Amino acid sequence: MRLDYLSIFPGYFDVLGISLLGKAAVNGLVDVYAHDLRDWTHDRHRTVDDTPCGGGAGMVMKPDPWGEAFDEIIGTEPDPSVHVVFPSPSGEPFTQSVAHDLSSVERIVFCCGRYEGIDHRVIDYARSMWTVHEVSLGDYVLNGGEVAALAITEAVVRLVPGFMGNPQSLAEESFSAGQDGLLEYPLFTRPVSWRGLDVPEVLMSGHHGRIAKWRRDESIRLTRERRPDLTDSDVSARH
Ligand SMILES: N#Cc1c(-c2ccc3ccn(Cc4ccncc4)c3c2)n[nH]c1N
Repeated sequence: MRLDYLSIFPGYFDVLGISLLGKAAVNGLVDVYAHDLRDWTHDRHRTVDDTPCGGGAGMVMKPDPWGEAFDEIIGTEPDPSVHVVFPSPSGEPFTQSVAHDLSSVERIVFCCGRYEGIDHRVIDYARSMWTVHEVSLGDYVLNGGEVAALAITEAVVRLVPGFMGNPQSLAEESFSAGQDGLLEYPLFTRPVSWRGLDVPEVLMSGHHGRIAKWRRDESIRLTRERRPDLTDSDVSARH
């Protein structure tokens, strides 16, 4: 998997050389390339923004540098196998399902906007050439797309076959298909007693059936308490 990042702050992506992602890069599972959008400007100030047409506050990112960067980094021929991700506060929710879909893709280009956003024609052009995902991390405001691109990267790459040492752990996580869309149950490890707090006895019983039931019940309880939006009527009935 090749990952490209287009940003006026490419240094954000230096962190991708650390930890598991760094290991994946070493193992050849992922190749990471960060690009400074200003390298595709031609004025003395390396200008990437301008005032919004129609007025309004803030600045908008000019289309020209993006187009020239696309030409050099991706190419000038349409290729739907290339997935271009635009993090955006007005994007569709980024979910585990989207992460799973992207984990089988060979090439992802992250376009990290700043200011008030990117000239919409850039997104329209990208849609005419590649497979585009305009996604939002959640209902809160960031200053740009870089942090979102890092979060999306981690969510996607950890699902790439061969990345996680123990793929079984993926199946039991919150939001994984194996969890029926439920939140993950509470986790415990040794010591059994810690500052007056004990591990639930059932988890020390060695009775796998009771342990599985306790974990399921806890997942249902937590999901109903914290994320009623994740439990539809059918799921509630089953639970
Ligand atoms: N994904 C995602 C996001 C962003 C986000 C993403 C890209 C850009 C580019 C520029 N900005 C700043 C901005 C622009 C317009 N309105 C408010 C803030 C961004 C925010 N904010 N919150 C999320 N969940």
